[in-house]
Amino acid sequence: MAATAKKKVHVFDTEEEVAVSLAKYIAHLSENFCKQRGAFTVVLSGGSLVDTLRKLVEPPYIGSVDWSKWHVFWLDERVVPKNHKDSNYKLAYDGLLSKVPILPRNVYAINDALPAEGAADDYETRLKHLVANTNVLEESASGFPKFDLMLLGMGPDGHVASLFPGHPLLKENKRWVTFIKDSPKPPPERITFTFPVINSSAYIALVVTGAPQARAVQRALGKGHNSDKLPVQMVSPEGELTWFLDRDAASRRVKRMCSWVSKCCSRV
Ligand SMILES: O=C1O[C@H](COP(=O)(O)O)[C@@H](O)[C@H](O)[C@H]1O
Repeated sequence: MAATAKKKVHVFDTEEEVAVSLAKYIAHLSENFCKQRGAFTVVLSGGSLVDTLRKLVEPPYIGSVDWSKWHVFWLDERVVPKNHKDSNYKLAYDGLLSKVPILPRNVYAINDALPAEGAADDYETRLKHLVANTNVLEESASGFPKFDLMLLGMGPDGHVASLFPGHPLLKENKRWVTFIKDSPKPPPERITFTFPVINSSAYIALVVTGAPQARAVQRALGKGHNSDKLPVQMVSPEGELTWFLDRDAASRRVKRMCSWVSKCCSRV
């Protein structure tokens, strides 16, 4: 597994402040990558993340971001039609893609006509084609695709993408995209990027808001060592990892710090 080059943790008072800061962060990376190499590859999660992207479709970003250079991918997708309420594509389309001028040919949705295994194979083949035949997607030193930015959410159980605690898929180290038919969170059939792909990214933003996530955040950012790592603890990119937390998600972490500070102060 790749060593983390850099890790930053930002804690904001509210989810609204997370949304504001996240938009600024994404717009800044977009500008740099578009200038440097004429393209920006962005990988979206589903879930609450998409709503937290809402500031991107407002001024100034809606007008200043070079959307024509964006290439959009999915970290994971549910095996349902694209117009189904559980579809991560639909979520992103409604919240982001329908509101900005990203070119339809630069939106790489999963083929919803295929069953789970076929959809994973198909997505992997399309990524391999992009790496081999275009300048859109780069290759990391380890031979996996290197996306410019992955936007990760995290479930209360510490899952990221469709990689769930204790599941054998956590150990997958050859495939780029794989499938799951027994997801503990419905719907059960999904396809997902694997950890080697996630960890080949240039930048990862881990966006976590809300109190139900606090325990997993505490475990991921605390000093304790557990032999069985949560999926979120396996996020360790070659590039830079930035956590965006609101006060609720960071609450257990902050409480521990506060009780440590008050113990120290009472000794003085
Ligand atoms: O099922 C999924 O869950 C995670 C976390 O979602 P959240 O609503 O708790 O933020 C999400 O990142 C993933 O893409 C999705 O398929």
